[in-house]
Amino acid sequence: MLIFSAACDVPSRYSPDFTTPWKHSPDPSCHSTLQPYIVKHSPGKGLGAFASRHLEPGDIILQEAPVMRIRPPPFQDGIGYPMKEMGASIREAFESLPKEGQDEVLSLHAYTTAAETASPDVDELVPIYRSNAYTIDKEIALFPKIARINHSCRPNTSYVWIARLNKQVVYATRRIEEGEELSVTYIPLLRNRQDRQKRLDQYGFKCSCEVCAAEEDELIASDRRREEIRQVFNNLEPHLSLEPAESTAARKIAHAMAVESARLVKLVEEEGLSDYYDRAYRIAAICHARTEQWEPAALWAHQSYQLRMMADSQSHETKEMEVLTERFLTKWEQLRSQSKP
Ligand SMILES: C[S@@+](CC[C@H](N)C(=O)[O-])C[C@H]1O[C@@H](n2cnc3c(N)ncnc32)[C@H](O)[C@@H]1O
Repeated sequence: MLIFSAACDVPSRYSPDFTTPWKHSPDPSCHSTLQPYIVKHSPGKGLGAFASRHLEPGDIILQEAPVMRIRPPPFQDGIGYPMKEMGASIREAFESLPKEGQDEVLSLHAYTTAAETASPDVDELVPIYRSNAYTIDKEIALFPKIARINHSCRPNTSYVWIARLNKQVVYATRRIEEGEELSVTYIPLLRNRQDRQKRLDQYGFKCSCEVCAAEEDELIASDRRREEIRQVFNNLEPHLSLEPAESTAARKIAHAMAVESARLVKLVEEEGLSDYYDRAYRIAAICHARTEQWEPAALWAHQSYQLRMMADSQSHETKEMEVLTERFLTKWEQLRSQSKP
């Protein structure tokens, strides 16, 4: 069993900067023997990462710099990345690692596809990379510790790449009990189970998470919700605006969008897709602001802001929601003071 240390010297979600360790631990129960996760066998999944203590949403589980990063050759429709060229870049980055780094990379899980097995000139590093790497900006990077986290279609953690820190940060998005397995998603989640399974084929497993293993009627409801969520995102996001709706027709559309955005929040929450909460709250905030419903606009903006704070307190996205929250709160306060006798 491997035990990684990462707990007490990592700042909690309220730290102004992930690089600034807390002088005094925010959690008195957090001492050196209580690290946030351990790596151990996960039945049917190889190794996995498990919470070694209770975690709250926003708690940082680990932050890791990439051991390797490569810029992939252009993606070819219907083919994917040309493996031969990928292999050369991966090999080059690998050769520049010290011995321990190379050993760590070679110890990672590798799922070898039939095509890779059949092709003698595919470098052994390619399946390792494909099974474990994450996309960051325009590159593909390997984080050996994060690579131990298994997939779920309703994950309990999320991750964010923070370029200014050169680190990928993994944080809890739900309450996680001690002993519970940590999970992330490897794929976009707004697809039905069949499509998700197809996307997961490249990792060589059939997902049996709580969503995929649910009873038939629950599964149908989940597939329907995910499809609807995707459609509503697609319908609303391109038309978001804070410009006042002047004409009667524009006001009618704005009201319909506000109603639809509240439905979106409900669907995302019902489906427990915490990776998408922040996006849904932002849409609901903006749609309600457009119809001058300042109370829900301010509350949703604040919820989106809090989630963005968890991911990265200094990102442009967090700043955007901070500004919007203040603006909508001011409007709500003005409204309340006007209505006072
Ligand atoms: C990034 S690695 C995760 C860590 C890996 N389990 C290990 O032993 O190092 C991805 C591989 O883990 C396994 N895996 C991840 N999530 C899984 C799941 N939900 N069910 C079964 N296997 C899973 C698959 O073999 C997949 O190719």
